[in-house]
Amino acid sequence: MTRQTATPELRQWIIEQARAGHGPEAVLASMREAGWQEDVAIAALEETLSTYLAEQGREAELPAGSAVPEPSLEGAPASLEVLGHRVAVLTQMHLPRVVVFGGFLSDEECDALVALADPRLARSETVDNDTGGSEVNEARTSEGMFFGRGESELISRIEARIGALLNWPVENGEGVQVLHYRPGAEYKPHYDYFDPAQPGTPTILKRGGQRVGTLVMYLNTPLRGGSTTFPDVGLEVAPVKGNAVFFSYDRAHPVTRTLHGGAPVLEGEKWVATKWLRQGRFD
Ligand SMILES: O=C(O)CCC(=O)C(=O)O
Ligand SMILES: [Fe+2]
Repeated sequence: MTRQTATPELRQWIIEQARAGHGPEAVLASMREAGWQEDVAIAALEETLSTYLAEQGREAELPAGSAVPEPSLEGAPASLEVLGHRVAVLTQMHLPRVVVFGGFLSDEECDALVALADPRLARSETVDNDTGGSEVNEARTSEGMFFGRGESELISRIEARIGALLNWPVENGEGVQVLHYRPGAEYKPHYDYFDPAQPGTPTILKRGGQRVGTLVMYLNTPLRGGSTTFPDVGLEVAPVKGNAVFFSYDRAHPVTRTLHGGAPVLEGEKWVATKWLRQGRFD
């Protein structure tokens, strides 16, 4: 008698039987009646069901996915006209969801943001996950400040452009943050969403819900270093003045593969403006 091997069709049939509520005994009996050798049938049953249940379990443990900002890239346009400003679509990736834009800000807009932010800089603080307040963080050796949403014509114009490009309400955005990295400064890999396991997170989420998207705008071009890196997928986005990298995360979970950081600046300085987008109104 020749040895049988389980086929993909057999595995599919086993999963269908399990879904229909038939117990393993009944499924095994049917397989034997259909002419499958008992040991092959048992091995196929065990292997198929354990894989299937593990996958189901992983799905079940995941938080539900949320709507996310997303540019209109149907038809693969080379560039988009956004409120009278032409933005190039340079690179995109689907998991993590990343899109790199060229010419999102003009040189004048970049220079104006740096000039306005410079006198207002302080050592960067990140949200304290325990209290929901803010704290100085060793992982982020840059200096930073926040502009109030809509605080000037320039800020409003940029915020309106972000909203139109990413199809997301301006009211759901946090204020634009400017970060300044000197040589050697970096922002170690992190997720931008708030960690659901941290005690301070429920307090943070009362105002606007989770972060679901980030746009990092490059305000200058460092001489060397300072890429925005996505270590899970080996992606490095070069910081080029006026360009911007967008990424979204539909749940506060590493399956989004949105771990990212600012690589150390090796020569020169790096200035970025970051816009974080929330699920709901951030008032
Ligand atoms: O500086 C960068 O390239 C990344 C900045 C960043 O991750 C952030 O502002 O959340
Ligand atoms: Fe970040």
